[in-house]
Order: sequence, then structure tokens, then C-alpha cells
Amino acid sequence: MTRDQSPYVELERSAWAELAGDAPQPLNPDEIERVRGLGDELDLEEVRQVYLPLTQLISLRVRAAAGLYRATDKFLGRPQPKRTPFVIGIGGSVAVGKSTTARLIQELLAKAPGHPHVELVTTDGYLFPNAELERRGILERKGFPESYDRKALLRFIVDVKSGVEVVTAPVYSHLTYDRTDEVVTLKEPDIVIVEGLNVLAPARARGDGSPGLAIADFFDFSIYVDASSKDIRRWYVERFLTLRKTAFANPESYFHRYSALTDDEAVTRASELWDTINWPNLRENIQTTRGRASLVLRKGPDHQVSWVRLRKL
Ligand SMILES: Nc1ncnc2c1ncn2[C@@H]1O[C@H](COP(=O)(O)OP(=O)(O)O)[C@@H](O)[C@H]1O
Ligand SMILES: CC(C)(COP(=O)(O)O)[C@@H](O)C(=O)NCCC(=O)O
Repeated sequence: MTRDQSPYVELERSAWAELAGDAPQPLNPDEIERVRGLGDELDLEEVRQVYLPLTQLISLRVRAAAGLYRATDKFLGRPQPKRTPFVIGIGGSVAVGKSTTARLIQELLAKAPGHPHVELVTTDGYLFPNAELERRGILERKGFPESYDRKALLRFIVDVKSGVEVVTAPVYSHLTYDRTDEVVTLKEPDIVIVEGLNVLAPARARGDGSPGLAIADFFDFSIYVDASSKDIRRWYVERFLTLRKTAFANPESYFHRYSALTDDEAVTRASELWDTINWPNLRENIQTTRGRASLVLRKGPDHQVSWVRLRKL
């Protein structure tokens, strides 16, 4: 198969950047600072060249979906009171920068014409509470598919796509390393972004062997944030070193004990966590979902996106 026959279109950064034309820079440096995650690199140029064309493409898809919805509604002859939200999934490894990408897209889409109401939900709220993970003997497998309450997550996405007016989702705390009593409340959003490691995972087989449903079946658009595993490992270890002096320094942090580690000890512990939990999960469960995404954002060693791959419709 030649490259032209592939179901994907791959664009180098420069060709992708040109797609935004001369649209003005939508964010100011303060706004960029607000969305930038720990260890992530993000500047005005990156926003303009990479994330502006991306949000233009998503906005176009949102408008097209609305047209399709109206046409279907007309065909059915049963007008629905309101169309359901457009759902975007964002997946990829731990420490690849998914949360920055998700917050940035939320911010940019909210500034698009019509100022849609954009909500963001992270799947960590659907991790089983630590006590339950312990009971199941999988506390060391946090982030693996089985560590999530997948039924509850599916129910959430089905409610969103059913047009339920108020939907809530549980919230996770990186401070306590556990689920909190808080919820995020979604009130009639136009667009919902669902971000998490495993969002693109296919459905599990049901008891009778037939395939069930996965949250990805309800996505209108999905993004896989990608980078070489060598770079992601380095970002993870570097972030761990920084967290030692920031989040872990808080006595209430679940990882407070790590704040006293020397540099060498911290590198050893972070590498161990990567090699025994996050890398096996990336290799076995996350990388394998990349081909299912509508769009892959491939980052280079400095977090700058070097190419973009779009799945043809
Ligand atoms: N132990 C931790 N303590 C505090 N914050 C954390 C911890 N681990 C990760 N984070 C923060 O949580 C967010 C999500 O991290 P992660 O799941 O690795 O995804 P990503 O780096 O792709 O956004 C990031 O902003 C990260 O800085
Ligand atoms: C909370 C996470 C599983 C990510 O959850 P997500 O929102 O991506 O579903 C992850 O950030 C994590 O804490 N992993 C545990 C191993 C570690 O501490 O690196």
C-alpha cells in the first residue's frame, strides 16, 4: 500500500500550521500560563501553529455534526428538543501532557464563534477508590483498565449523549491520591471533553463473548497525544523531581514521604514507578489504541508537536 492509499493524512508541523491562515493569536500569555501543566512546554507560537488549526478543525466538525443532526431529525420527522453535546476524547500516556492539551482545547473552543459552553472531565474520577483497589489487590495497577469503574464511566457518557440536562462526574485528587467527595457538574454543555489514559480503549467482551460498548463509541472526535516512550519516561522522571519540591512537600500529600528523597533516590523511585506501572500500561493498553483516534498529535523531545496525523472520514 502506498502512502496515498493510507486511511490517514499525515502533515508535518509547517504544513499543518499553514492551515490556520492568518487567524489572530487567540490567547494571551497569562491564559497560556493558566492551562500549562507541570513540566509541559507551551508558548504563543505553539498555540498558533498547532492548537489553533486543531480547534479550527474541531469547530468545523462541530458545525458539520449539527448539520447532520438537523438532517437526521428532519428525516425521522421527530424533532428533538435539543441536540446532544459534541464529545471529544483525549488519550495518551501518563506524563505526555494530555491535561494541558485538554485545557488548551477547552479554552480555544470556548472562544470560537458562538462561544460554546465547553466542559472538561478527566477519567481519574472514575478510578475505584483506593480502599476498593486494595480489596481487589490492584492498588499497584492504578491507571490500568481494570482500575476504573468502567460501568459508571459508560453510564456517564451515555447520559451526556442522551442529552440529560445535568450530569455529574466524580473528582480525583492527586494530593490524597484518591477519589474525593466532590463532583463536577455539567449543565447543558455544547461540547464535552473527556480526558484520560484509556479513553480510546475498545469495548470489553461481555460474558457471552459479544462485544459491549466503550466510551469511545460515543466520541464525535478523538485525539491521541503521542511521543517517543523514551521522551515520556524522561518527562515523567523530571516531573517527579519537581513534584518532590512542590506537591509532595505538602504534609497532606499521599507522597509526602518522597519529598525527603535525594535527587538520586528520587530518580530511582520515579524510574521504578515508570518501569513497573506506567510503561507496561502504555505498552499494553494505551499505545495499542492510537490507530483508533481521529487525530494523533506527535510531540518531539521538547513537547513541540512535530507532525499531525488525521484519520480520513
Ligand atoms: N502525584 C502527583 N501529585 C500532584 N500532581 C500530579 C501528580 N501526578 C500527576 N500530577 C498532575 O496531574 C495532571 C495529570 O497527569 P497525567 O495523568 O500524568 O497526565 P498528563 O501529563 O498527560 O496530563 C498533570 O497536570 C500532572 O502535573
Ligand atoms: C491518576 C492516573 C491514573 C491518571 O488518570 P486519568 O485521568 O488519565 O484516567 C495517573 O496520573 C496516576 O496517578 N498513575 C499512578 C502511577 C503513578 O503515580 O505514576
